[in-house]
Amino acid sequence: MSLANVKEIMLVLSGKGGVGKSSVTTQLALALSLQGHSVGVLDIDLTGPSIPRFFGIESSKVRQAPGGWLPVPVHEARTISDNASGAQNGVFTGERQLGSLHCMSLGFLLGDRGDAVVWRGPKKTAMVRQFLSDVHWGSLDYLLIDTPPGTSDEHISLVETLLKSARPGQVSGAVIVTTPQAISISDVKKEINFCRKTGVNILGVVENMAGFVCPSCAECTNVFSKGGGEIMAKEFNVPFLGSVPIDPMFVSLVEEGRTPVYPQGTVVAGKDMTTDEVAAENTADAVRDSGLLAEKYQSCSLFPLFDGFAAKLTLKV
Ligand SMILES: Nc1ncnc2c1ncn2[C@@H]1O[C@H](COP(=O)(O)OP(=O)(O)OP(=O)(O)O)[C@@H](O)[C@H]1O
Ligand code: SF4
Repeated sequence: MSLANVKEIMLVLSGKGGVGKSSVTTQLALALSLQGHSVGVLDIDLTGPSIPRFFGIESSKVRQAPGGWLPVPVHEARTISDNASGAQNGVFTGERQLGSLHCMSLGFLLGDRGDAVVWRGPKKTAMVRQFLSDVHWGSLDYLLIDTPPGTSDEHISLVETLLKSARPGQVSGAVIVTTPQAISISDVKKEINFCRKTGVNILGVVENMAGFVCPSCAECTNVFSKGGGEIMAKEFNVPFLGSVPIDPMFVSLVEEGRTPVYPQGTVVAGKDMTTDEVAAENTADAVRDSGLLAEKYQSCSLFPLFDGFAAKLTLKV
């Protein structure tokens, strides 16, 4: 069975679309991989399979092996050297292991992206079943599953299908993504209730798009109000992983098909820098010297936040 050698499965859920669920999934996956774990990402958001775009591998093709599909590599495991700034900060010195990162998405199989939108429930459920049984993941530390937004019957049946495919305890829980607006928060409350009803553990809530950091003066403006995610997490007694502001650079990197990443070990601790300065510093030494493909992985101020969330999730703190 394709999930047999997967140690832990995490779901990424959101009560409504467009709150950044795919962004959180891909950034968490990259962070886990940069922490040395072997990671897979399964995109079962069949109405809008955007994960390949986030990894900059939209044009990749899925290869067929006997009895199933081979997930598309985002990068393979390898040893990377830490750069000078990482060493200076005492975060890492010497070499460390980058874990493999693979991805499977309906997006790779669709000739026409619009096809997925018109599918009815049973066809979607059948496709999810096939994704869960027919992808050769091999040995993975973590499989992150990007699920469709919402709490509709169809959504519930997809998640139930998934739970049935996993062995007991294999699904460690769900990361719930929200934005600070009241309407998004109320949708997430439904998602929390859904997790409770279906017995899915809640690993934590991420509040995305909480404020906008101006690239010119670094002033943070709370466009959609702030703190709702944390208040809700407290109210429901679930862990709050943290808030992520809007970074315009993140959007432009994704649009350009480049993957925003800020390698662990290159965080310039204790320095008050603007986004531009951080970007300049990263581009100048961190990304280039880290041994990652500079033209594919680009620095982004948001990455340290996701790196922190990934650490919390693996340590279960
Ligand atoms: N913190 C952020 N800063 C800047 N842009 C962001 C941030 N989070 C998400 N985005 C952008 O917002 C858009 C929507 O994000 P994303 O696709 O991750 O949402 P989603 O919840 O997965 O949407 P869907 O329901 O359509 O799958 C994308 O263009 C993404 O690049
Ligand atoms: S946040 Fe700062 S730089 Fe940006 S528009 Fe306002 S004052 Fe100008």
